[in-house]
Amino acid sequence: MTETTQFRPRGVLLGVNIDHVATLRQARGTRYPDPVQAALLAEEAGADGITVHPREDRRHIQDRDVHLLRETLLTRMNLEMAVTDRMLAFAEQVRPEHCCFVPEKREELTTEGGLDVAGQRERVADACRRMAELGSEVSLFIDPEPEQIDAAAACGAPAIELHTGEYALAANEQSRKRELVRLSDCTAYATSLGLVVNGGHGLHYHNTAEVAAIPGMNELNIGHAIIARALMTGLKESVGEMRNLIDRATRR
Ligand SMILES: CC(=O)[C@@H](O)[C@H](O)COP(=O)(O)O
Ligand SMILES: NCC(=O)COP(=O)(O)O
Repeated sequence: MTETTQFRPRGVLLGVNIDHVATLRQARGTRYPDPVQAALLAEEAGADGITVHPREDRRHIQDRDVHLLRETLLTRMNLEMAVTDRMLAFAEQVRPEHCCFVPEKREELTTEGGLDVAGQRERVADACRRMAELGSEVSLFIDPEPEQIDAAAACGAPAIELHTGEYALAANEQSRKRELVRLSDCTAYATSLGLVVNGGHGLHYHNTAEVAAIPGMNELNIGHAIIARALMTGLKESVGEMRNLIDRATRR
């Protein structure tokens, strides 16, 4: 574990999820764009940690990425993973500073709901123990529901990550506000039980500020919107570079 692990330097921490860089690479089977390079840039820009989610089908992040990140990250790794023997054995090799147990369905486009901790307490408690023995801080990615929070505390997890997907996808202002209150109430409840509360999924440039302002929120993990925005903010420069390259090559 690095000396930076327990260092919580400012209000709400930002974990940058770089899975979506790997999605672009895997779509073509190229060597670029490299999520490891993206992680280092994210750290330079102020990320407090890097999140990766090697899915069972390895549709984006590959084992190679995780091992290289382990060697190169200067902040900390948050390894999101399904609660399976295979992933636990992988995590034991990697020894991430943080790991977050998430539900996983092979056919889903993205993580659809939180982990049902209440429905599988023993299994989750065992997995929490295994990771705690490595010195890895465990969080459980759960829906904002008191029953799941109670179960997370009972499993001995020191932290939870509240799934913000319902909030992010709210169809109208009324349901968005309702979801925000739910997140806020659940953060207050979980912190009252001594849990560290993180949040993430579907957060973007128009909906993050209110979640960040929830009292007691420790960290937000954000990926898709950041990588999507990087595409737009960097496009002019990358087209310009290609324009110059062609102009130089064809100058008569
Ligand atoms: C658990 C979670 O919210 C993230 O891991 C997110 O799911 C990453 O993106 P994908 O769902 O595209 O794998
Ligand atoms: N745990 C949530 C996460 O890592 C990022 O999710 P998203 O911003 O890519 O939807």
